[in-house]
Amino acid sequence: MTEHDVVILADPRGLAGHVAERLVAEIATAQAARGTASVVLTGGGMGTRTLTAVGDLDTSGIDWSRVDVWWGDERFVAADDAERNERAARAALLDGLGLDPARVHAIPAADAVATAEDAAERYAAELATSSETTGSRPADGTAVPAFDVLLLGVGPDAHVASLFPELDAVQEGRRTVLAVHDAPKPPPHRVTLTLPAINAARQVWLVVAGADKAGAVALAANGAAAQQVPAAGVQGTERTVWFLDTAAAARLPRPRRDDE
Ligand SMILES: O=C(O)[C@H](O)[C@@H](O)[C@H](O)[C@H](O)COP(=O)(O)O
Repeated sequence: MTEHDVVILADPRGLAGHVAERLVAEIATAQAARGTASVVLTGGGMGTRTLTAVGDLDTSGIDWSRVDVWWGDERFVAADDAERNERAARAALLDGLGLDPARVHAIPAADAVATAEDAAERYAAELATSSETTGSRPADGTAVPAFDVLLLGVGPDAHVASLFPELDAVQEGRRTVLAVHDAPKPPPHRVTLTLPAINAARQVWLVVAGADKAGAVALAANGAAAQQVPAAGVQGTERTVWFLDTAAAARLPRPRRDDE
């Protein structure tokens, strides 16, 4: 972790509620500044829980038809497969929001394209087109929009999106989206944003709960290399925030609870 904020809540429920409130506020701020907002979603327990918590809030200050929704990674399975991150996000929140379907940018499913490589190529093209049409390309020229908020979960092995320790994808420095075929966590076939694409976001938020993540969080805080600890390699161009529950923060040097 380089320059970063750490926010610690008591438990997963409080964590999801807090991140949801901040997300709603950031979307409103982005829309006030630029007319639109873009959010990158993550799968996993905390990602889905956060979306459910957004659904419990008053979001009348947001024009949902002017929010672009992307995904940081996707399992390469059929569109209606219960493993699919898009499906979980739709059920938790998206289907009830009145989003513009043209602004919901799902990663192509296994019944829409032949291979995960095809899905990655198509998604990269969609990201590039969006960055051009919206004029929101990040300063380093990476061919993705400068996302307002990019959410990530972290695995016990410190993976983020589908960037797993010691696999080639975490080293990618040029392409924005890759197919992954050897994910150690099932399902093995996936499509993921790369570190350059993730790090184009204005804000990167890592949302992490549970004692099984405490080691990964501590390694990232101690400045481990991204190759071994992918979570250590992510950062927003404006802000990086680690949202933790007390269990995930247990091995940080000076734990502090923000709701005390
Ligand atoms: O694609 C996957 O297999 C999961 O989405 C995974 O990447 C998840 O985001 C993290 O393991 C954190 O998960 P939790 O939030 O459930 O701890």
